[in-house]
Order: sequence, then structure tokens, then C-alpha cells
Amino acid sequence: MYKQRGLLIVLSGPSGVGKGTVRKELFTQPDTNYEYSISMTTRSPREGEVDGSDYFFKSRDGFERLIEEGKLLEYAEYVGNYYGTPLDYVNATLDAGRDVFLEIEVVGAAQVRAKVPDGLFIFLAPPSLSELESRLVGRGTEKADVIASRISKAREELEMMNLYDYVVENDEVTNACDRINAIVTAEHCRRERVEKRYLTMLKGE
Ligand SMILES: Nc1nc2c(ncn2[C@@H]2O[C@H](COP(=O)(O)OP(=O)(O)O)[C@@H](O)[C@H]2O)c(=O)[nH]1
Ligand SMILES: Nc1ncnc2c1ncn2[C@@H]1O[C@H](COP(=O)(O)OP(=O)(O)O)[C@@H](O)[C@H]1O
Repeated sequence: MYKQRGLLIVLSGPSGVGKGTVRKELFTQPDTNYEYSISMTTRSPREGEVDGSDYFFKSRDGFERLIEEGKLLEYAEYVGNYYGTPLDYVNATLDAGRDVFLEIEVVGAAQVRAKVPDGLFIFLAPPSLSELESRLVGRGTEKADVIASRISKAREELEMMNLYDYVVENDEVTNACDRINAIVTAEHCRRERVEKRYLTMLKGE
């Protein structure tokens, strides 16, 4: 029996643009139907971050073992730390027909694009480069040298914008969430139309 898999939604964009903020806001909305995939990382936890909730915090050896065992859908090294998406969780959730939401950087997103071409890829863009820099500085979670690396990385990351299905500006968090929800709803409608067409064709065989 034909069963529609869940939709893989990828939210990506430069560090400091507000991905985490927008994602957290989306997941507080009662009608949000996506499952958030918690990533693995070798980065140290920030104050208040909880293992298994914000990230699964891993040692470098432990992470490299996951890579060798093929347990990651994608991974990337980002400013000195590994980040990656657990493959089994994503597959099991999609197979159960539920949507999965990934919040990842651009190199990993490109790997997901190659493996899951029917995913929905959304790039979160800042209103301007200077606003991006002031958000990174204003967050105050990194030291000056790390902020400088992230800002220079952000310039490269912005060049990847044209590889995405949609670009959403994060001017206000609520606006960005509304735009993302509208895009996901439209994608569901499109997929339903395609599925109906397919099932009608099968019946007519
Ligand atoms: N490729 C990849 N990137 C991830 C993953 N999880 C988080 N990231 C990205 O890694 C970058 C650094 O994350 P983090 O250190 O938490 O900083 P922050 O997102 O800027 O607060 C961000 O761009 C995240 O979106 C993942 O599983 N895979
Ligand atoms: N729309 C917005 N307007 C102003 N500040 C924002 C907005 N979205 C996020 N921020 C702030 O920008 C900083 C970086 O946001 P964060 O979600 O940590 O970014 P990312 O996860 O992309 O690195 C945080 O201090 C956050 O409060």
C-alpha cells in the first residue's frame, strides 16, 4: 500500500541570523506538526544547554565513531567542532509519515540535498550583513575570536543562498515563523496534489 513519507524540512543560514530563535518559536506554537531532530555535536555545552534536549554532546572520538558506522545523515565541521544529524531518527520519523525539522549549517544542508532531493530547503537570511554582525555580537555567547571566525564564515554561507528552495528574511521572529509555516503548508498542498494524481493513475491501470 502506497504511503506518503513525512516531509524533511531543512532550515539553514549563517550563524547568528536567528535559526535557533526562530526554530524555538516555531516549536512553541501549538499547531506545529514537525518533529525536531536533535543534533550531535562535539561543541561544549553553553550555560543552560541540556544534553539530549539542545544537542547530544559527544567527544571527538565518539563522534568520529558515529561517522565511521554510518550513523549520520550528514555532518560538518564548523568553526572547530563537529555537528551531525542522526540518520536512524530521521528515517524512522519520516517512514512513520511525520515531518522532520532540521536546523543545520549550509555544508550539511548540501549533503542532505544530495541524499533527500524531495526535502524542503529554506534559507534564513538577515536583513543586512551589519544586522547579522550585531546579532552575533549581541548574543554574547562566544569570545571575540570565535565571533570573528563566525562573521567571516557567515559571508561564505550567504553565497549558498541561491541553492535553496526559499529564502526567508528574519526581520522579526514572528514574521519569519509565519513565512516558514506558509511555505510548509504550500508544500504539503503540492505534495497532496501530486499524490492524488499518482493514485488516480494507478487506479486507471
Ligand atoms: N551540519 C550540521 N550543522 C548543524 C547541526 N546542528 C547544528 N548545526 C549548525 O551548526 C552551527 C553552529 O551551531 P551552534 O554552535 O549551536 O551555534 P549557533 O547555532 O550559532 O547558536 C549552526 O549554524 C547550527 O545551525 C547538524 O546536525 N548538522
Ligand atoms: N528577528 C530578530 N531580530 C532581532 N534579533 C534577533 C532576531 N532573531 C534572532 N535574534 C537574536 O540574534 C542572536 C542570534 O540568534 P540565534 O537564534 O542564536 O542565531 P543562530 O542560531 O542562527 O546562530 C540572538 O541574540 C537572538 O536573540
